[in-house]
Amino acid sequence: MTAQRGTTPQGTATEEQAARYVRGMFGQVAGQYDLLNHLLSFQVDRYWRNTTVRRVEHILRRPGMKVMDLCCGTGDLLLALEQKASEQTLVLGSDFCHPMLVAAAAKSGQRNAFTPLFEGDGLQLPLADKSLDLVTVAFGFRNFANYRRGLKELRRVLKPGGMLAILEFSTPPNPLIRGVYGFYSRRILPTIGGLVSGSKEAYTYLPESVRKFPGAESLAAEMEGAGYTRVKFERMTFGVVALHTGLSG
Ligand SMILES: C[S@@+](CC[C@H](N)C(=O)[O-])C[C@H]1O[C@@H](n2cnc3c(N)ncnc32)[C@H](O)[C@@H]1O
Repeated sequence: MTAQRGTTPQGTATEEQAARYVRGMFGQVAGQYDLLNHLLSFQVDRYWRNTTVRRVEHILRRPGMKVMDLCCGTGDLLLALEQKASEQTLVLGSDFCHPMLVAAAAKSGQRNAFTPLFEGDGLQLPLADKSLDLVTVAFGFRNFANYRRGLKELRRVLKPGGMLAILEFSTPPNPLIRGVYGFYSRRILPTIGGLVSGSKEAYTYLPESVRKFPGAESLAAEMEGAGYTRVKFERMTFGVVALHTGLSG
C-alpha cells in the first residue's frame, strides 16, 4: 500500500489503517532489520542507543524500578537497557509487530532477571495507569498514527515524575548537512535497503516518515502540550537524530 493523502502521518484515512500498514511493513523487514540498521547508519545507531541508555541509567540502576522499551523491535535498545539495569529492576519490551518481538526474544533475557515481552500498540497499551518509572521509544514514535494521543497514552502509564525518552530521527539544522543527508536518505538508502530486505517500499517509507516528522523544537512543544515537564532534547550526529526526554508531571 502506498501512503496517500489522509489524516494520519502515514497518509491513511484512519489510525487503524496506519497501524496495519506500519505493522505489515516492519513484519516484512524483521529478518534483515538489524543488518540494515547497522549498515545504513555506518554503525552509528549503536552510539545513539548507548547515549540514550546513559541518560536513563540512574533510573535503571535503582532497584524496584519498572521500565518499558516500547517499539522495541528486534530488541537492540532493550538489550542495552537490560545490561545496565539492576536485577531488581523490571524491564519490559513491547511492540505491535509479532516478527519483531520474535527476534527480540532471541536476544534479550541474558541477565538473571526475567524480561517479559508483549504485543501492544503504543496508542492503547494494556497497562494500568501510573505503572511505570521509565518508557523509552527508539525510532518507533515517528510511526505512530497519532503523536498527541501517543504522548498522552505514555503519560497515562507513567508514574508521577516518571520519564519518557524518545530517540528519533530528526532534521539537521545545518542546510548543508540537511542537503547531504536528504540525498543519502532519499536516493541511496531506499536502493540499498530495497536490495537487502526485498522491500524497497519500507526503505522509501523511512525517509518519507522522517521528512514528515516534527522537528526537534516542535516535538518538545508537543511534549509540553501533552503535560510533560522538564522537557529537553539533545541532537546527535549533526541533528540526524534527537533524544527528547520529559517527566510525566
Ligand atoms: C524502526 S523500528 C525500531 C526498533 C527498535 N526500537 C530499534 O531501536 O531498532 C520501529 C518499531 O516500532 C514498532 N511500532 C511502530 N508503531 C508502533 C505502535 N503504535 N505500537 C507499538 N509498536 C509500534 C514497529 O513494529 C517497529 O518494530
